[in-house]
Amino acid sequence: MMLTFIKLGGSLITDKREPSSFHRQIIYQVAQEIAQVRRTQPEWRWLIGHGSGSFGHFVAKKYGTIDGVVTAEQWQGFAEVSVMARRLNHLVIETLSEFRLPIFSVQPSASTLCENGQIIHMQTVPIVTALKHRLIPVVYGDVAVDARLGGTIISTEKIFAYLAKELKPQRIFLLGEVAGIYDRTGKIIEKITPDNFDAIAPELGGSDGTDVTGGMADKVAKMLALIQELPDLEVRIFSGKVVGQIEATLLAYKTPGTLISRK
Ligand SMILES: Nc1ncnc2c1ncn2[C@@H]1O[C@H](COP(=O)(O)OP(=O)(O)OP(=O)(O)O)[C@@H](O)[C@H]1O
Ligand SMILES: C=C(C)CCOP(=O)(O)O
Repeated sequence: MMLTFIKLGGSLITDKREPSSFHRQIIYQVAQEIAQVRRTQPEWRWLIGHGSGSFGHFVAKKYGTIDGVVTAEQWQGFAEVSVMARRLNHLVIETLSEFRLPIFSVQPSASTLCENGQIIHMQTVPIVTALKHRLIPVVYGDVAVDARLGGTIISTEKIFAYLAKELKPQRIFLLGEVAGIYDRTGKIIEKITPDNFDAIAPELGGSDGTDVTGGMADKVAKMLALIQELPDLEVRIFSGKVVGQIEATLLAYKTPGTLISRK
């Protein structure tokens, strides 16, 4: 059974240079394309994640939440980040639901425990049950309690990596504002594998906007580590802005952007 994880990047659904900006139109387009594929492939399963974009990252940066939460002021910041992350989630799920997608919103911070920034536990029974009944769980970049740091930030990629080990999706699509991963001449790199990663690493930077989770460099590092454990997994990074491209890629008519794979 085909299971696809799709991340709607914060760079796609918000403007990471402008606090609390929301690109509703993009969610409409993505929802329409997923709904279309669901009609032709009713057996396929989906898990959607979304980044925090211009909602969580600004506040998280102000309080340095990802590096740990100790003082009362930092815990206040932790709470504020969680509210911002939830606020964007609310906008996303309300918009997706308008297309009658059976959305099941999952708040990652409610059931996740980290240790030194790594997720060591997340409750997955509700997600597995939802998938069994053809619902579409929606997770998002969030705060999390941490046994060593007090609290931290968990990116959507971190959540995907944890869930992928249990749910074994065939594909992870990371949609952003960029067409894929560019080399220094501005050309899209078609494929990144463990063999060519060292040569490509210097091309990978942080985000152009406000960001605390490491931008493109961290995204690629996390996904490369994941495919070492799940060798059949296909990870693709491409633009969510091109009308029709998500649908065409889901149906394998197109192979846009950058593929991250074992070979
Ligand atoms: N070589 C590169 N090719 C393409 N984009 C790059 C590259 N190096 C750095 N970037 C930046 O990384 C960004 C993608 O990382 P970012 O974390 O902002 O994405 P996102 O997942 O959409 O956001 P969020 O973390 O808010 O969900 C791009 O929009 C671009 O600004
Ligand atoms: C900043 C917060 C709250 C989460 C970051 O998750 P990401 O946007 O997926 O990197």
